[in-house]
Amino acid sequence: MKTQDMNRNWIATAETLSNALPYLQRYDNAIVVIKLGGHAMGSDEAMDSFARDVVLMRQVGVNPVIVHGGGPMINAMLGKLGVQSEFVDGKRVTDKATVEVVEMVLSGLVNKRIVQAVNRQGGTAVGLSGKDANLMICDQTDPALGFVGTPAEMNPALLTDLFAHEIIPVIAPIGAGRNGETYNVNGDTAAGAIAAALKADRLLLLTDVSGVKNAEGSVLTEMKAEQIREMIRAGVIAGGMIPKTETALTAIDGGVRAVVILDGRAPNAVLLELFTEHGAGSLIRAD
Ligand SMILES: Nc1ncnc2c1ncn2[C@@H]1O[C@H](COP(=O)(O)OP(=O)(O)O)[C@@H](O)[C@H]1O
Ligand SMILES: CC(=O)N[C@@H](CCC(=O)OP(=O)(O)O)C(=O)O
Repeated sequence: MKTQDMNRNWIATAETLSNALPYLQRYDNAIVVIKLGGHAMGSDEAMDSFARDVVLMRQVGVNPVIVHGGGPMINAMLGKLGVQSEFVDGKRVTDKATVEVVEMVLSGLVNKRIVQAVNRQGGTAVGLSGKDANLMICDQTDPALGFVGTPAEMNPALLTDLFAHEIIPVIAPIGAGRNGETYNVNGDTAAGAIAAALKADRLLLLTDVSGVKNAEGSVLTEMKAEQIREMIRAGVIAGGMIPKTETALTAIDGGVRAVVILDGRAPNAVLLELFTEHGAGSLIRAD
């Protein structure tokens, strides 16, 4: 690279850092819940890059909370074990044998992969599920779905204690039933319930598309609640995007300031969203 080009690069980098100041101030001590979907968990390099961004957030005074999914990893394990499963409106019909595999994969393999990635970048992550400290007590969503849970009672005090020690919670979306049952909770639903219980400043739903698309396939950068309801009715929002957008609406009703649905595979997606003027994805706020 020519000396002139190198100088230009340095100046641009310094400018980016300097321009980040108002955002760093805005998010100082803010609570940011990040939902990492199974489809957004790519290669080990992408995971390391995500972990690095989260450690940076912690370093500059944000309280990040990671809530993860892992649908594709559950599918892979069910496939190996020869267990079939089907989805109804983005939720897995979960019988007794399936919920055991779901807990094993989410609280074990997926949770520990993320915890280890964060710790390798110099952060201190602790892995939990909704069972720990009664964080997420659930009721059955619908008997037809089996052991699928809807968060009914949240106890987020442990998370606040972890923030005080600069520890990053990494949470698997497994709920505790009132009679000892284990519930499979959609990752987006769990992230929304945790964000609402914490009255989070931001809920970032990371997925594998650049945002919510309209019927023509263009990403909508800002959306209102009524527009989302209409798009679900019309079938423009379908599959896994249904629980995601419904989560955004309930999270906002529950006191979360804003929700962003964005592409978690884009490099440094969360940093761009929080610390630059280049907000990414679809932003959903109260009407
Ligand atoms: N209107 C829409 N805009 C964007 N994606 C949509 C829409 N309707 C359905 N989808 C689908 O939703 C998927 C995201 O949900 P899901 O696969 O459950 O993601 P994750 O595993 O990241 O939680 C997208 O990959 C896309 O196929
Ligand atoms: C009830 C229900 O559907 N639970 C999900 C939990 C994992 C999840 O939500 O994973 P993603 O975020 O990767 O989609 C499931 O069994 O697949």
